[in-house]
Amino acid sequence: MKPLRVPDYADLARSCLAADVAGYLNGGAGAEWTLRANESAYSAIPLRPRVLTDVERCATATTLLGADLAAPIGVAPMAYHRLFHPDGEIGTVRAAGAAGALFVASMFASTDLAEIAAAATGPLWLQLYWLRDRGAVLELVGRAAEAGYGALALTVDTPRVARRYRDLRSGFTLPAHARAVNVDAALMATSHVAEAGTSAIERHSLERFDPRITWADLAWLRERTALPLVLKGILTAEDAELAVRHGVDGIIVSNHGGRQLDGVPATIDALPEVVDAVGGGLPVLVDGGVRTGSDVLKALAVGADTVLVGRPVLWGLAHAGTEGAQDVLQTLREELEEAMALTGRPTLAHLDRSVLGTPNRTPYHH
Ligand SMILES: Cc1cc2nc3c(=O)[nH]c(=O)nc-3n(C[C@H](O)[C@H](O)[C@H](O)COP(=O)(O)O)c2cc1C
Ligand SMILES: CCCCC(=O)C(=O)O
Repeated sequence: MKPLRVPDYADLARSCLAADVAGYLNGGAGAEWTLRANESAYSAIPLRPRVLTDVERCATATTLLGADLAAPIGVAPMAYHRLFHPDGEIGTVRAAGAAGALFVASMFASTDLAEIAAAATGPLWLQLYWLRDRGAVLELVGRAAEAGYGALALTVDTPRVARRYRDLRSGFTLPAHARAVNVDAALMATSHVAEAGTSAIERHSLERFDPRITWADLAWLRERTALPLVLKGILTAEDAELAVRHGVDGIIVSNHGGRQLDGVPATIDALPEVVDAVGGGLPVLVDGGVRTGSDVLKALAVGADTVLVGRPVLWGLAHAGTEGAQDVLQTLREELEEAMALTGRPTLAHLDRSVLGTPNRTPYHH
């Protein structure tokens, strides 16, 4: 069967990946309640279409931190794309460029940062985890600036990698062909060491991630780079206000795709309080559970400026390399354009909360 919808790629990816790799990709933390909530909360929101509004041309193009995008869609930072297909990050960054989407490279990308930048034809950001070894982080930031990355996204929901039971059961360990080549090999070594009944990436995070950082430490990073700083993993109005007060340049509302604290709300449900707290002063992005163009439209209607997509891009990559990842991004853009036409909202400025009905809650079932 030729894949047409994004979920078609989920099935195809599952059938071509080893069980432990598919478990790492698709799994979440704890009971995976938040993982399920991310998708089901979108499905629960009905749309309120308006008619007779001239929708011959529906314009999806936008800008984000000064960069042009064909649509308010981007690729969420995800580690180790070479785990899923030999095209790796070169495949996904080319796909993003061809689709006019933002690409956020992970600090744990399995391809050299400068090579990713050389293959990019659109806006490019770098995601960071704050390691105990600050020098290593700083060195990476310097190389990102030199290679032309446009912003840094500091992930703040991961003082350590959460217990992900699929990975514990499989004893998930990174194979030699998927290495975080942008970080000193000595700092990454334990993520390649197998120990039955444990997750190597969880053990590695306990060893290398710095859980002591606080809001006060952001100044240390800001003083050392001119790149805009975006915080990824904000879920409350309180933290959104603190982020604004600390002068960050953007916020990504994220629960890490249900891979970190299990029990937090679906991101589409956390988005309103963050958008309201920020009040339009800086861009608010959101990720988690976006599988259709209507999901993108719903997030924009709540007030997100751009929507990031995670697993679907890797499903496309796993099934058909660059082409599969590109098709996923293109499909989401086309479905967004259609959703704008059929809800009678021909511009992004028309996408406000009047598009959204009252959610039909049998809340977060399964
Ligand atoms: C395989 C995989 C690896 C990930 N690696 C990272 C990472 O290196 N840094 C990060 O901030 N988030 C990482 N994430 C989380 C994503 O950036 C994003 O928040 C999440 O995937 C969005 O949910 P979705 O997959 O439902 O679209 C990862 C997610 C997956 C599925
Ligand atoms: C640091 C762990 C690897 C990347 C990640 O964030 C994830 O798998 O969710």
